[in-house]
Amino acid sequence: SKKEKRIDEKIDEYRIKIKDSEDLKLRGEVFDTATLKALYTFANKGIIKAMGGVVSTGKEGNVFHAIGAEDREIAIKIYRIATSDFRKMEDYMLGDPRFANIKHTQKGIIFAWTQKEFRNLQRAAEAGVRVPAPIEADRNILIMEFIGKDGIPAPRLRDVQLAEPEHIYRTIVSYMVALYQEAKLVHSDLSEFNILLYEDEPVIIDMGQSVLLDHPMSREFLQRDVKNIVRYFKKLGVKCDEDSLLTEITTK
Ligand SMILES: N#C/C(=C\c1ccncc1)C(=O)NCc1ccccc1
Repeated sequence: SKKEKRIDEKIDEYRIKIKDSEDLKLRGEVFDTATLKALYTFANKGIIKAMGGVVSTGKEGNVFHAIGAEDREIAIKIYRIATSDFRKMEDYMLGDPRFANIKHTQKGIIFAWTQKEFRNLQRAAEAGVRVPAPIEADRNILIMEFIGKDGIPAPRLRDVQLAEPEHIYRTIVSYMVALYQEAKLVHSDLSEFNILLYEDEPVIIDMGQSVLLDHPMSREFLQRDVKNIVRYFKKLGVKCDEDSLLTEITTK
């Protein structure tokens, strides 16, 4: 059909771009040799069929569009090893039994962080929270469902005009309740920056910093998430307040 044709064209277009590592370097991407090797391993396993361009850049790294198995659009998040924030990342892993004996080197922290984001996405999805479905993680590379269409990522909440703010608010609240009560997680960086609007529904992203309820700072992180969400929706005329939202999330 037309759609398949477009995907095939995309794959050919991308493949022309990366027939070998020289091309990726030519594109001035932040790939060190080991990351490149990991990407080619994913390609040989058919997990990545063709790499696309950058759809999002953070100080911690880049997110690329790509075509994966069954010609599905995927997102490839690659954390920069040399990121300056790896000390801050350590604070989020404090007291998390899942990361008790990691190497406290920059690379060790980044690799553990990538695994943490993958597992947090799995837990969130299992609890019924709409997140990009996690696919694979290796070293500093996280592969997940692409939230968008034909290489165009869905916009962040902060960049859209909501038709029904009340409905979006209620949906996000239901996800915060499920994260806390089912997944036993606090997002810890929730705001209009980390919620995409796709097909008129919210999708929560960026769960690398999410912590388990028994993390020493989980209550403060939850209060900050609640504050961000109430601030944003109050401005849109939604009736909401921090205390009621905090109670709704934490009460069984
Ligand atoms: N996940 C994710 C993101 C987008 C995305 C879009 C479409 N589908 C899936 C994910 C994203 O921009 N995260 C911010 C970020 C954090 C760290 C490094 C780079 C970028």
